[in-house]
Amino acid sequence: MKYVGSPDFDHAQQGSIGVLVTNLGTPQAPEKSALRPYLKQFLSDPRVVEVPRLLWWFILNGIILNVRPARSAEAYKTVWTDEGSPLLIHTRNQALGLQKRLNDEHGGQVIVEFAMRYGEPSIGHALQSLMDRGARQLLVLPMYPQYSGPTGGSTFDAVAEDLSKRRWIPDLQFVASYHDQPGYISAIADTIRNHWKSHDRAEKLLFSYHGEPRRYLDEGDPYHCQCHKTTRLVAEELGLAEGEYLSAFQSRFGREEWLKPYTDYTLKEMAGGGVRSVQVICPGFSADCLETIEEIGEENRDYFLEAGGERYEYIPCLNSTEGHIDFLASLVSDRLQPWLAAKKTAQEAPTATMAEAMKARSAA
Ligand SMILES: C=CC1=C(C)c2cc3[nH]c(cc4nc(cc5[nH]c(cc1n2)c(C)c5CCC(=O)O)C(CCC(=O)O)=C4C)c(C)c3C=C
Ligand SMILES: [Fe+2]
Ligand SMILES: [Fe+2]
Repeated sequence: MKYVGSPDFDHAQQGSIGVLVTNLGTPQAPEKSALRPYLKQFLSDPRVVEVPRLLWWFILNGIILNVRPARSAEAYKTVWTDEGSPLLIHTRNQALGLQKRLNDEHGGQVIVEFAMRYGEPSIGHALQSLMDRGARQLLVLPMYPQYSGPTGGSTFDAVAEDLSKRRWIPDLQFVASYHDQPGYISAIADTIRNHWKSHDRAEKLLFSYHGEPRRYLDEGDPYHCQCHKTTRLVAEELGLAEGEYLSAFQSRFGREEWLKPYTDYTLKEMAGGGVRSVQVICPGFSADCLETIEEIGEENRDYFLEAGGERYEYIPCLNSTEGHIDFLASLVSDRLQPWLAAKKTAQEAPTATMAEAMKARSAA
């Protein structure tokens, strides 16, 4: 094994602190030919699909990769923009916003890069860029408020796999989740309050989270509990009474039972049971993407209205709004505090030593 090293490093260089912002991924284009390699990489990840490998290889290559790419490409086409996929654009803007805020607070000591777990820009590429720019400490911030194996766990694996090939491992921090951080809860509550300023409140507020197989919860994945905690804390901050809000899980994949209640069933049942208006928010997504814009903004709207509902509103994700960047900057700054303090001490040390030396010399 030949480990990647930094033979030319400058001994006098202070080094910087790297922040790696990641999200899930996105195909190169909304085309079947681009969806195939993307879905292959994504769905081959054992953190995402926990099925015996040999069996899954046949299902994935024999069935799913022949059917799903065309279907997904059609869905991606409905959300694609001139600049590319919404998730990529929002993630880039979040990283830029965070960099600007951290520059204001800490000078140029902290450098931010963003990456996608699947597709481009890759985690390996972003890590190399951070190292090339002198990062000797690394904070990894997967942009998933709630931890789950398929998201945070998988991001950790990718970072660890890249680092396992490097000679010089940086100091490391990994933000596993921020689902109950007061700043995050307030940012979500604020975006709902803002929506209520320009729209009447609906009869129900639905918190819709991406689902995962129920089996993962049974085997100890904390995602379900963390989603419910986010909902409870936001509802408390908004002063909502029981019955005014509920949580549900969207984006099912395959035939297995996933976390319940399902968002689509819930909306149909609500409309069938006489609820005329609903507002939907997705606090498990830090940025709008296919699953929010198309699935919640379009598909589930149709289900609700077709089942007798009259008013359906989707409240967008925090994306790169000021409130979100404020929260992310404070989360990162809190985490970096010990590293920033250590750097300050290291910078001050030679001056102090020199002053002491001069004092000692003049006393002699
Ligand atoms: C196959 C199993 C899947 C699990 C488990 C899963 C968990 C999971 N996913 C997110 C966040 C996102 N998922 C997105 C897209 C997406 N997810 C799956 C499958 C699983 N997700 C697929 C096949 C796809 C691709 C789209 C499709 O073909 O339907 C996205 C959006 C990506 C985009 O480009 O817009 C996000 C974000 C979470 C939080 C999660 C955890 C439980
Ligand atoms: Fe997903
Ligand atoms: Fe739970």
